[in-house]
Amino acid sequence: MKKPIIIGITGGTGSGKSTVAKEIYKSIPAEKIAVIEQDSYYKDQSHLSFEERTKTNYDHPNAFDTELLLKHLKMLMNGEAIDKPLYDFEIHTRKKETVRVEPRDIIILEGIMVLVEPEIRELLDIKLFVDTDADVRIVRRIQRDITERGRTIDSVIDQYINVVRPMHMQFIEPTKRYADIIIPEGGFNKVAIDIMIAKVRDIVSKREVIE
Ligand SMILES: Nc1ncnc2c1ncn2[C@@H]1O[C@H](COP(=O)(O)OP(=O)(O)O)[C@@H](O)[C@H]1O
Ligand SMILES: Nc1ccn([C@@H]2O[C@H](COP(=O)(O)O)[C@@H](O)[C@H]2O)c(=O)n1
Repeated sequence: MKKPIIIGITGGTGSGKSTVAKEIYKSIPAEKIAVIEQDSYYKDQSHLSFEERTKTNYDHPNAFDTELLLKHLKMLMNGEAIDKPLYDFEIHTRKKETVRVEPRDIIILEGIMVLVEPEIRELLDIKLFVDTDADVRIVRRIQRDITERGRTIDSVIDQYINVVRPMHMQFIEPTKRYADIIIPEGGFNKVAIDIMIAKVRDIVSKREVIE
């Protein structure tokens, strides 16, 4: 098998990263593409109490098990399947189950810090930064964290002001400079997504001719 093309999609929380990833995924036959969420590689915290886990800074590079993510990316590049961890945002730690991901021609790696670590960045063939204004992102985050991640409005606002925002300015915003393409307004930017889909389809069809 040829080395897969790895597409990194980053941007702030609520920018539309997973929506962009989903749109690209849906447009390519499932046996050709896989999505890896960096969120799945938040460190396991099952040894800590729930109270202690709520104090973790989840917007710092150290919150991620980058070693395991790198190992898994390299396995996929070598044509080996991985058992991707699953993360539970309600209890701030990994689930017991994992999910098997087979090697594919196209791997999408999506997450807030995929351009932060040089070792990960170097593995990416195409780097996208989804650029959405902070006011829009916080509104989306409030809605999502309350409905899907078991949070209260006060906890989301407190975490955003004290941790998410300053960490975004320190770690995420500066990685825009590494992006090949900056997509304004995230998930429903049809023109940008169609251009990406055309590019990915082109890569897939050229591989089919070569194989
Ligand atoms: N361009 C957009 N316009 C309106 N809503 C959007 C847009 N892009 C994404 N969303 C919505 O915003 C929320 C967060 O998007 P998501 O892709 O999960 O962000 P991220 O993965 O960057 O945190 C989702 O409910 C999604 O449907
Ligand atoms: N236990 C956790 C783990 C992470 N977060 C927040 O998730 C954000 C990243 O995910 P997106 O889907 O929004 O990109 C990040 O900003 C962390 O603050 C959390 O709240 N709890």
